[in-house]
Amino acid sequence: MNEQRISTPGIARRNEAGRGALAARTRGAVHVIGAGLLGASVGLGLRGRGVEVTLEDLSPTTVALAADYGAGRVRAADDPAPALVVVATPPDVVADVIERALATYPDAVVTDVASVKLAPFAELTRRGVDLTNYVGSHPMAGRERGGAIMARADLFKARPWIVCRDEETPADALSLVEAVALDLGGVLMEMTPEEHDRSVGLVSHLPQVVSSLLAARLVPAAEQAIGLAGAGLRDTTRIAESDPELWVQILGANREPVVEMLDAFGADLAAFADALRDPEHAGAKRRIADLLAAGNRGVARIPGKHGSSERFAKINVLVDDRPGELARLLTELGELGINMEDLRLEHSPGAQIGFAEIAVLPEVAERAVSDLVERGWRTL
Ligand SMILES: NC(=O)c1ccc[n+]([C@@H]2O[C@H](COP(=O)([O-])OP(=O)(O)OC[C@H]3O[C@@H](n4cnc5c(N)ncnc54)[C@H](O)[C@@H]3O)[C@@H](O)[C@H]2O)c1
Ligand SMILES: O=C(O)C(=O)C[C@]1(C(=O)O)C=C[C@@H](O)C=C1
Repeated sequence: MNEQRISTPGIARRNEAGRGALAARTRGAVHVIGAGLLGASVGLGLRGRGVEVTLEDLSPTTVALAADYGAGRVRAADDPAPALVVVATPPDVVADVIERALATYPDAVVTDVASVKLAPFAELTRRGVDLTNYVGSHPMAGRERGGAIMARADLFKARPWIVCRDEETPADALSLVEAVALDLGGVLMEMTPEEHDRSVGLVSHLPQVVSSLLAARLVPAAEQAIGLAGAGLRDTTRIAESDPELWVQILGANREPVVEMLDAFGADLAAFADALRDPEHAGAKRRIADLLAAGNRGVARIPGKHGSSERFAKINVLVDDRPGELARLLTELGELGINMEDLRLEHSPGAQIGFAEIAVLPEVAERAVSDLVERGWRTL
């Protein structure tokens, strides 16, 4: 497998997330197996670029829904073979589906979008499958809920899209997978499966466990306490809504790095609790402050949250606490042709006003503010 190559200059040149509509780079038809959240989002995005997309799913309802939403058409038995197959099934069947796709379409390139890369690769290698035409990948984009109805054409926009290849990967196979990632607005990165799994263990799998366990503390809590919940709790528990079945698979397939990180996290929690137990003990306050300050340094490193690496600009709009006001704001943004990349609402119980923090591409932020002000909205 290759050395880690994250955003090499060549890749940086090819990363064009956020640019305007371009002709599709993807050449030939794409067949998506697994038409849920990821598969249907790939289909929607590629259809939007004029790429021919066919769909397949174990569930006839899911595939019909994905087709109805515009993610492609259901594959017919006499359709010509696709140029690329995208496997977007749950991780525990991904190796089986990749093996079948490679056998069914021997001239096609096959990729997958599973959240773990090493386990399927190791399983396919163990089975002796010829992996020349296989290029594993993983878009770092998703939602708490799966299913075709949750799909979004812009799901992958400006998000990292990791590609795992080795020295034997043919250049044209690699460039086809990269073309799809770029057409969907992804930001290409290359990693080995080992590097990928360790990295996502830290930035995706550990946060999932922490968020879920934190939210689980709320189950026995008194209604009165829950009623006070604000943005802090919402920020730290959003992903606790994720599908347990999918995450049992992801965590099980990446257990080694995740268990190691959970052990280290558990030690941090214990150290914190020890210091807090006796804050008057010499050095205890400093230990507490040091751990909190380390959190400040960690959060500052997250791309798109703070500082110069910010991907999106944030605009803050005051929203009166009246029924329909937020819907009116979102409708007007649509009318102004401003694409909302993210939305965060701040609202205190009892207050007559809240504010919406809207993330937009930096190049449209100034126009968004002036157009909204012109329409009578108050921005901060
Ligand atoms: N959900 C996320 O946030 C996210 C983000 C990035 C990557 N992924 C990865 O994407 C993949 C799909 O996740 P999702 O969230 O779209 O799940 P999903 O449940 O929305 O969709 C998966 C679909 O695969 C279908 N399926 C299952 N077995 C199949 C088979 N053998 N043949 C054909 N279809 C089959 C299911 O019927 C379902 O419609 C997973 O491997 C996951 O790790 C998920
Ligand atoms: O935004 C979310 O809902 C996600 O959790 C997406 C997320 C992530 O952790 O970043 C979750 C799992 C996937 O493998 C990739 C992306």
